[in-house]
Amino acid sequence: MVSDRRLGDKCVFQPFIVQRRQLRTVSAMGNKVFIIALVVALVAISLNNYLKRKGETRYIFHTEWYDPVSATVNKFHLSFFPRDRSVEMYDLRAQRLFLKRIPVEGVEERDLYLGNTIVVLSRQLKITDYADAFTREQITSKRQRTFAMVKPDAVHRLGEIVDVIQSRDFEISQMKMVQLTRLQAATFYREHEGRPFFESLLDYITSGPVVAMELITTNAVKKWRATLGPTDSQEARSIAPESIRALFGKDKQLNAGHGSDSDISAIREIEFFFPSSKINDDLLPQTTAKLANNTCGIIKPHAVSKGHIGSILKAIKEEEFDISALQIFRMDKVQSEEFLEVYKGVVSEYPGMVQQLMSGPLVALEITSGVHGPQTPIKFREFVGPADPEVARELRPNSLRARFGEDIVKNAFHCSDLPDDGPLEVEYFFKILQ
Ligand SMILES: Nc1ncnc2c1ncn2[C@@H]1O[C@H](COP(=O)(O)OP(=O)(O)OP(=O)(O)O)[C@@H](O)[C@H]1O
Repeated sequence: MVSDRRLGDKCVFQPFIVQRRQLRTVSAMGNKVFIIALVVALVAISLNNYLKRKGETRYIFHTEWYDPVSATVNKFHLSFFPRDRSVEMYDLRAQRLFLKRIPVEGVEERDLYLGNTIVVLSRQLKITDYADAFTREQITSKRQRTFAMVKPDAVHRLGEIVDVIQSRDFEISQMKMVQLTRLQAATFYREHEGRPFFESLLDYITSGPVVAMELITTNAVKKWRATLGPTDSQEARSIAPESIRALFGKDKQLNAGHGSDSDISAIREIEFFFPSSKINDDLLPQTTAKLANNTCGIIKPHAVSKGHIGSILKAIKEEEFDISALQIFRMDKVQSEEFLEVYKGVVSEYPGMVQQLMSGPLVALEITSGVHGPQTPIKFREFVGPADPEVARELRPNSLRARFGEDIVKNAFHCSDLPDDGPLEVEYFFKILQ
């Protein structure tokens, strides 16, 4: 039976078996081809990645992280890869890799400059230096600093001027509203001493608050001078009609803005208004904060990085609130927790709120009366809108949060809850953190 079947098999199934063998051979060959193709593809991909990585840009910085738990400063080399915005960290003390290369949300190439603080995995890292010549050369050529000042005649148009600044790709890394004394003005403008307009220049520049700024962009000094336009606003209107002096200046003296004329003056002027170490003398321009009859507002970091500063300042002015003090701050975790302490255990978003506040530069504002008199804190709170931007868009579509908020944490603007909180919060920024 068996042999019959074999015989039978041979006879009956021979073509089928041959066909199957052929198919097997073909399929085996197919498998081999497939495996070879797969190996070739994988090799090509890795080679491509290797070549890409080999030639890819990598910036390296010295950074410091203050660990509040152990009260120690930890030093890292931080590498940033612009191709995929990933980050790698090397612990300099332990001499080992601390963080393997991973993409990090919220860190952009434009955040990488000396003195700035970036947040990587909830750690605030201060950039203290460039770690190699390539990074120094690349970053400094792309990110030059200059000093800009909005003069007293144009401070009431600050929102519009900031809009121009942001729309022309300047980053505002520092900003402070100050009242200059005559001594400070004379020191700042000392190269004009003896010129016929010197005394009237001092009268003008001390006649009200000015807003000092550090701007960063490619060729910042030259670009900001071009954005300002010629000294004489009348001339600016005829030859540079889109310039700041053409748009906001009056004449040769009341010309809306100032800009450093060289790299060297930029460094001197930035240091004059934003000293790198704490000084406490007559030459340090002081904040204009009144510290009374006020309420506090904060343009949150996400709204700052989205370029909303100008629009928010304009909106506040359109509602006839006065901005009597303004300053950019960078808060660390301890400060953010301290400032938001009253929300701890009260709102579930507290941890997110702390993270948001410490995630980048914020603009703190002191808001005073305007036309609203003693009702200012309440009216201002209404104008800021409900905490959740979705609700705000339904109930108060004109409010700041409806217009600029993204979600309940990234809701664009913080405002004092109760009239009694206002002066305390203003004091926190404009007295304690000064
Ligand atoms: N002839 C003048 N009469 C009155 N004020 C003048 C005159 N020339 C200059 N000023 C004032 O002094 C400021 C400094 O003069 P400067 O010549 O340095 O002009 P600038 O470099 O265009 O301006 P800034 O230094 O403020 O950016 C001018 O911005 C202007 O406010």
